[in-house]
Amino acid sequence: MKIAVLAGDGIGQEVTAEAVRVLKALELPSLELVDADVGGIAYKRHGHPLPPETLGTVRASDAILFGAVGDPDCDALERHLRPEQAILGLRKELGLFANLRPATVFKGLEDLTSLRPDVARSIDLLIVRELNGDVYFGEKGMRTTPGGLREGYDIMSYNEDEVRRIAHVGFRAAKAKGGRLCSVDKANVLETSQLWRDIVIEVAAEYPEVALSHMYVDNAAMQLVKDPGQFDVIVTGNLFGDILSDQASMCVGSIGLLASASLGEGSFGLYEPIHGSAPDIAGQDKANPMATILSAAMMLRHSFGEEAQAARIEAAVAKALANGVKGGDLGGNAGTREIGDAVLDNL
Ligand SMILES: NC(=O)c1ccc[n+]([C@@H]2O[C@H](COP(=O)([O-])OP(=O)(O)OC[C@H]3O[C@@H](n4cnc5c(N)ncnc54)[C@H](O)[C@@H]3O)[C@@H](O)[C@H]2O)c1
Ligand SMILES: CC(C)[C@H](C(=O)O)[C@@H](O)C(=O)O
Ligand SMILES: [Mg+2]
Repeated sequence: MKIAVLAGDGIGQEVTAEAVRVLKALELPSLELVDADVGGIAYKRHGHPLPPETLGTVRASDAILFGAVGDPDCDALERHLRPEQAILGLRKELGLFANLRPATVFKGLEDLTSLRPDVARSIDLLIVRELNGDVYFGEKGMRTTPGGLREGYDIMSYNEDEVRRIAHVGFRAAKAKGGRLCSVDKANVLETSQLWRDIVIEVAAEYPEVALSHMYVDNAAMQLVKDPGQFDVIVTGNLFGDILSDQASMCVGSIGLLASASLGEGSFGLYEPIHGSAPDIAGQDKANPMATILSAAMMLRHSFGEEAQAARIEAAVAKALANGVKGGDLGGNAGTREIGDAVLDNL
């Protein structure tokens, strides 16, 4: 069980430290943790946000525990040197095309979400976000129009194989969870989305037990706050999934609660909170580490088959919350370390 720990920038350092404490407390006999630099901190130390040494460490590991990358000091760098390229590079380089982002309301938080309690209570959804394609990885650049104006462009595309493989992940997830799959696209406007929809319909023939629906992304954003209980699993592209998952986080209370798993074909995976480096609260012991701790639980489940240990971590987080341990993101005053302590106490 060799885990590369890539804490990264800002609160990435703080939240990853708590997840590591929780992993160590489980006393798993084969646990081996190896730290490596990533993001802005890696750029400052090695001249690149994803140095070869880090890629080497990652390739020699069974899974990655990732914090966050992003540093305002680096926002003016050429794009290929910016911290965010590290996480995009890892996802692409390692073929991690399926991003699972579960959103569930923990007991005791029903009154603390951005929704009415009766609406929030119904949420138990999984966003399956495609992670290797879309406008993120198409040709991009700056050019000058014939009229002399600067013009930025980013090409959005998906090929049918890319859609097919993520559709299968979505259908399999829906089969295991509630039976409803909602595919979110923008097929009324985008050719990329038309292909997406056609392929999802094709794949549906292999999953007669799953009830498939389609929704345009603008409506999905609205439905997610109107009636989130209607969703078991949402499958969508890279950009729409990015946006909808941040939105879903506030439907369950805080972005500090949403974990994720990024998976490819085998058992290797990258596990990270969905949030970023939060420069506004970095270094102040204010970040909620629960999303990262829950990501470590997803790692034990998906990469190592340690279901009981994963459930143990999830139960400890649930108990800590039920006992009223809340950070500023949930209207409380518990610090990062204190939240980590509370999870450890409840393991
Ligand atoms: N996967 C990643 O590494 C990742 C994800 C998102 C953003 N980013 C990067 O992070 C930087 C900041 O981006 P942003 O501000 O748009 O998004 P962000 O997720 O870092 O923060 C958004 C807001 O949520 C709060 N927040 C986030 N995580 C929290 C936590 N665990 N506990 C309490 N509050 C929390 C922040 O304080 C901030 O107010 C940027 O450089 C961005 O590119 C990285
Ligand atoms: C930092 C950024 C590249 C990343 C994304 O857009 O995928 C982030 O927002 C996320 O959700 O993991
Ligand atoms: Mg995001």
